[in-house]
Parts: sequence; C-alpha cells; structure tokens
Amino acid sequence: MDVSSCENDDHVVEGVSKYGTTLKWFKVKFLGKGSFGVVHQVMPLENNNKVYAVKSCADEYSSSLRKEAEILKRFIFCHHVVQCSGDMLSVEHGRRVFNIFLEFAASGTLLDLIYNKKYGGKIPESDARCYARMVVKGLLEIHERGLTTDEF
Ligand SMILES: Nc1ncnc2c1ncn2[C@@H]1O[C@H](COP(=O)(O)OP(=O)(O)OP(=O)(O)O)[C@@H](O)[C@H]1O
Repeated sequence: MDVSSCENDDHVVEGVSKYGTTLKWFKVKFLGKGSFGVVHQVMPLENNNKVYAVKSCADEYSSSLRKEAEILKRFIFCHHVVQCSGDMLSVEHGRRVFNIFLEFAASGTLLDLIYNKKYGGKIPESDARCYARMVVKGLLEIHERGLTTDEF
C-alpha cells in the first residue's frame, strides 16, 4: 500500500484504505485529544454534506487505535454506540498516520456536555435521566454482542 503520494497540506488530507480506495478530507476543526489520538471534525472533499470525527495517531503507535476501530466495527447499526465507518492511512508531515472515521457527535462527550454553556457544570435531573438511559442502552448493546473487558 503506497500512501507516500498523499497530499501534505495542514487541512486537506488524502487517505487510502486497506482495499485501495482513496478519500480526501478537509479538517474543519480540532475537537480534542485522548489517550490514543487526536480528534478532528472533518468533511470529505467530494461530499460536503457529510461530517465525521476522525481520530488519528502516528501509524507506528496505532495498535490501541486499531483495536478501538476493530471493536467499534462490531457495533455497526447499534444506535447507542458511536459508529465507526472505516479506517484509512494518510501521510502528514512525512509521517504515516492511522485514522478512524467516527460518527460526529455534535455535543462531544457527556463530560463536554456537562461543562458546556447550556449546563455550566450541572445537568438537571430530567436530562440526566435521559443521558443515563442512553448509556445503559449502549451497555446493553455491547453486552448483547458479547464484548468483554478481556478484549480491551
Ligand atoms: N465522535 C466524536 N464526535 C465529536 N467529538 C468527539 C468524538 N470523539 C471524540 N471527540 C472529542 O475528542 C476528545 C478526545 O476523544 P478521545 O476519544 O480521543 O478521548 P477520550 O475518550 O476523551 O479520552 P480517553 O481516550 O483518554 O479515554 C473528546 O473528549 C471529545 O471532545
């Protein structure tokens, strides 16, 4: 797989999948950083109606992110688990980068939501009940598909 010809612009990235398909995407903004990578809101160049959250890390340190992608792909069509629609390799600043394409959650994580302007650190009980229900439904879907903590 040759990804060395990919574009090297700060905002436009070209990725290639393991099947050889290519996609160019535009980094709209930085969303955050976690233990395994950095996350950007992105838009495919040829489809401006789609928005994804792309989590990326250097390919040589991508084993955890690859595992995350493999686990998420088992939860396709689960409404309460963030959807992963694939992964691609790109080259940025001369380095191979592993990227996973996630369903974009406009409000970010539950923690982001708690501290946003709307809630200012405290979620009212009625809304908290709704979020708790969503978390429990997600957990149920995860258990139904047989994921155990041994696989992490
Ligand atoms: N699918 C998404 N949609 C929108 N924002 C996201 C999405 N995934 C991650 N983010 C943003 O990027 C940040 C980093 O996410 P990431 O999943 O890498 O780490 P985390 O889950 O917050 O922490 P850790 O990896 O340490 O458990 C999040 O805090 C969130 O603000």
